[in-house]
Amino acid sequence: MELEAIPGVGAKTAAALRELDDPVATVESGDVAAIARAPGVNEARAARIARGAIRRRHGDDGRVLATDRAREVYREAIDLLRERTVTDYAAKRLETFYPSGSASRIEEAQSFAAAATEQEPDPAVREALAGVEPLTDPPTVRVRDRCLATADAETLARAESAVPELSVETVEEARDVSELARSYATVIVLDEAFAGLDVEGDVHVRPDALETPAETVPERLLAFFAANRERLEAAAAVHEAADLSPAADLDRLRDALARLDDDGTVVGDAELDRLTAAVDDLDAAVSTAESVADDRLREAIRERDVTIEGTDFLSLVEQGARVDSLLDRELADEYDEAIERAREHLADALRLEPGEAELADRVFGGDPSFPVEHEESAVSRLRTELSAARDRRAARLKSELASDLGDLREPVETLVRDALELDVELAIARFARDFDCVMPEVVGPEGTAAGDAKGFRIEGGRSPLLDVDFADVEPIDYAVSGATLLSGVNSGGKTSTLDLVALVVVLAQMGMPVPAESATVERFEEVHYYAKSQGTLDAGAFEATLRDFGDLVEGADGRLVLVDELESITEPGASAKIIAGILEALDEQDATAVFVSHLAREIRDAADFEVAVDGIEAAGLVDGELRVNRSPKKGHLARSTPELIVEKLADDRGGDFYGDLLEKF
Ligand SMILES: Nc1ncnc2c1ncn2[C@@H]1O[C@H](COP(=O)(O)OP(=O)(O)OP(=O)(O)O)[C@@H](O)[C@H]1O
Repeated sequence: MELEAIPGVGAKTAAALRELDDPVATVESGDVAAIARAPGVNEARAARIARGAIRRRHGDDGRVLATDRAREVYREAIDLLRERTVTDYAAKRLETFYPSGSASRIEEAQSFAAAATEQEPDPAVREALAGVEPLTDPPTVRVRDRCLATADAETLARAESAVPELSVETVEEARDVSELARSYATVIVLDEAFAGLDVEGDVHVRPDALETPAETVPERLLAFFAANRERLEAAAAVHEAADLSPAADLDRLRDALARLDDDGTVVGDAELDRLTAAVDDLDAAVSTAESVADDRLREAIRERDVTIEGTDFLSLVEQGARVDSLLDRELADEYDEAIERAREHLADALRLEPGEAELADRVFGGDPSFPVEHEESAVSRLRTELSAARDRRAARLKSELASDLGDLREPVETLVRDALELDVELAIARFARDFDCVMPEVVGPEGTAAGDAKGFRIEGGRSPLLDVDFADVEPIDYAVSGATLLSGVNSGGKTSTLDLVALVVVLAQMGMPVPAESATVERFEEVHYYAKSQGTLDAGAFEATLRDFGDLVEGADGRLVLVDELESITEPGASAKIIAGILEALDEQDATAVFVSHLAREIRDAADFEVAVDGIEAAGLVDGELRVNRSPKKGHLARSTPELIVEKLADDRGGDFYGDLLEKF
């Protein structure tokens, strides 16, 4: 597939997406976080791209949300879902659900949502989810003690891009390699031609080095796992709390992470700790060992009577000869013992192994002296040996750990993704529970066996968008097919009914559960919802609105048109005629339409066809308050609020005036 074939993806975005490992599969996966790894693509854009890919796959031209108010209702629906996520990922991922006109897309989303609603929202899972984020790629670590070498320019370019962590050096012949081996602890030669090379130093000929990065640069994997430690631990905790089967072995993962320090080095190895401490403490230990020997000698000298021959004494006095020469002769045993003590101290303090201790022995034992002096070259040799052993150990541990982690690299991607996807599912599950939702039936225009596919039918619908607590929302039953007027008393719930219908249709076509006891909706191609206009329009705005409706009635099939009090755009007489005309045109088109209006009677009179009128009926006035039956009554022109009040006055007060007035209604 060409990336540019995705709606909304131009040449620039396609170029950015091509930087991803497997651009097409990533875009098709709907994994918003993975798509957002493309340079310059943020998560909101990634969600749009994922949506575009879904639309392309289902041949869906995405026209369902046809007006501002329809788009607003979608936003409100998405917000209700997003509020129930824990992770940013899930919030963004939910944006890939959109009201679709494609049966296959709705079916696909419905099966995801249906499985999601089976999930049990559990506070422990929610808590664990708080730490989960998409895995991050840490910045490239520079490794300075190792290099790659090749004689081939093409291999050099390939190596530089495949292993940016290491320097890549050009070599012509064995001598160049041997020179490199003097500057780098390890040299990896990439050319087969150098096989069998015999040079001093840690030199390997590995033509496959670029294909096995875990071996070549274990630091990369270690840095990746170190940077993602918390996310991985959180994802593991999510799997345990939710009893999900993990894509990666969690014990192995935890064990590997426990061996890894935050800076990507290996911890918890006693031998490495010993060698590191030995190198670090070497100078201090040598100096303490000297003191130990000096103390020992001082004590011995203090306790001994030393006899000096006259010639010695003379030479001491005349030539300023050092007293050290006497040590050898007179205090040889004591001196040896002191040196032995110094050696023992050094070996103990640095916890040296026998081989190393042999080297350490050479630090003391040169010409006798007091105070005792160490042999600097022996210290330096010991330091070199210990450092090399430490580095070898560290490198071995790194590659062992990297090889353990290498097996986990792919599975942890799935582990984290599964945890994040669970958050998406749990948000849908919570939404469904919080609003007592049901999975609606979405039927094609071709109809059901029962033949009632047109329009919508909602039973026990309760809108979560109302300004009252959800617990206090009264359930509504409402079904419409064809063009209908909805009449009713003031504040009876007409606008709220339109909102409910729009929300149920939008959610249903997103493939989501809807807040109702049961619902069947036609799969609409377009949803046109017009909110109540704020007062009478001036001539220009009125003309523009009329043109909107002109376009609307000329359009295609499969439309749901919801209009709230269109009459307020102009004076009542004209409004009634205009609305009647629009309804007529919509009726001819077989569109489903609900027009809320206080002019239902006038519109019906002005229309050339039998307009269906439904009504939200007031059961009456109780203590000055309207008692309303919120479910619209089919085929019923509801009495208006003024009519109800006149009726009440006629009943209460009697007399001709109110009676006559009542008759005018
Ligand atoms: N199903 C319901 N359950 C509980 N309360 C509701 C319900 N429907 C509407 N209401 C309450 O009634 C108020 C008025 O509803 P709404 O604005 O939909 O009425 P309306 O008939 O469109 O009014 P108007 O004729 O003034 O435009 C809402 O703000 C809400 O508080």
